[in-house]
Amino acid sequence: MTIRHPELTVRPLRAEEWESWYRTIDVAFGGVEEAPEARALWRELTEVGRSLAVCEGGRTVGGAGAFSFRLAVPGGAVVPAAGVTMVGVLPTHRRRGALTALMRRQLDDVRAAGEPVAVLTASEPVIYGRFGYGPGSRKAVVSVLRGKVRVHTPERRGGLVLRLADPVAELARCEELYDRLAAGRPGTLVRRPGWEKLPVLDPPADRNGYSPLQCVLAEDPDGGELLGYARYAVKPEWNERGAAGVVRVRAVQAEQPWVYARLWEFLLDLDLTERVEAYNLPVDDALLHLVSDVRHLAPRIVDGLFVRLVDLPAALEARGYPVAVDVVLEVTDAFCPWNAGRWRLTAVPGGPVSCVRTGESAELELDVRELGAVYLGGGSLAALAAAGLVRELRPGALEPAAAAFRSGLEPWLPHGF
Ligand SMILES: CC(=O)SCCNC(=O)CCNC(=O)[C@H](O)C(C)(C)COP(=O)(O)OP(=O)(O)OC[C@H]1O[C@@H](n2cnc3c(N)ncnc32)[C@H](O)[C@@H]1OP(=O)(O)O
Repeated sequence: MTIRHPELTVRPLRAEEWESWYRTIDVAFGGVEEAPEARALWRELTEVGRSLAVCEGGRTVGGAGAFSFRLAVPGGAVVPAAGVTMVGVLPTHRRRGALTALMRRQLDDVRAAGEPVAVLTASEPVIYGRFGYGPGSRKAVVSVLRGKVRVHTPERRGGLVLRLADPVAELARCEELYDRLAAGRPGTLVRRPGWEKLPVLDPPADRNGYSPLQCVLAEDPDGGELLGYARYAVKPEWNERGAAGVVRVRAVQAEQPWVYARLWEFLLDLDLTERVEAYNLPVDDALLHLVSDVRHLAPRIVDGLFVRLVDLPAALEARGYPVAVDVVLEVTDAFCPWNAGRWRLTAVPGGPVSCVRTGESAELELDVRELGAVYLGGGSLAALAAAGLVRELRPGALEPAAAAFRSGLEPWLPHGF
């Protein structure tokens, strides 16, 4: 767990070092410089006070950052969460324990700050399991052959006007809607000031032939209340059959099912396009149920947010459970041993939750990584048991516990960080 190269040290970043520190992370990711607009935003969002540098002599050779997020969890609560980010070590300094030392320092800092969980999106999922992170949410990637599907529109509940608008000019209204929806979907991050710029970040250098970001608003014809919005870009393409443009969907949000359906109907009905692609939808997104033939979405499931319980009892007490649970868990946690041991979790829906140390016989045995994997209500303890990752020590204990950890909606992270 220590740096295997004595010249390397981990220490907090100093504000004046940001440029060279960030360049080091760029180089760790391959060396391509980000567009200036993206770099400026990440500079603004970096929390220097919680960023770490790996140094050799006076030189930065690696680093890691953390954002102070608030994360929606099952039951509707929002918990403080460290958003681990900008992790990188120069190719000349790898496999000497620098990442391990960064993770050690960072998780100790997160614990001291009182954040019960840490979360991240992984460049490679293989990296973070050893540090106790489990895959807590997933996302669906779809590529729709739009000529092959129809959208079923649920019964309309009123009038609706679709209006094209400037995504930046309409940002505040769209963010209000996003905020209203956030707590209802575990895994969503409540956006702190400054983060609203991320979903409309659109550097010309990153467009790759796509149009500037476009925004369509769904408004109530009487009074103009915003009922939903979609952001997308279009790439015109032509082949021997004619127009074959591609629509890339970045966000679709609406509170009411019929408004959501109408927005997708719009996106799937743009002239001169052949395909509609979305790279990040909830795995239970309504679109999968709205289309006449789901096969023509070619849905693919990939990992989303990785979750690490840093303060196990505080984390488990912060979320809700849809059915009553009373279970004794034997937890292993090699990297954060303060979580290891036997815990009794008791909860009733909508009522108090308690997670305390106990000397009673353990009923389920698992690693903290598996608790991270089910913390947001996705996945299933039963499925993990089938993979041998959860062991049922008392026959009959698994199924009710698995049901208690589930959430109604699948967890989903709407944007990266
Ligand atoms: C949240 C985010 O920011 S994700 C971004 C992560 N960064 C990147 O992918 C950028 C490119 N990669 C890198 O910069 C580095 O290779 C890092 C940060 C992933 C790893 O840094 P290192 O200092 O080499 O890791 P460290 O030496 O501490 O390795 C710890 C263990 O993880 C293993 N490991 C580290 N990286 C990888 C990897 N990419 N694939 C497989 N195993 C890995 C090591 O083999 C080692 O295993 P061991 O304990 O059994 O010997």
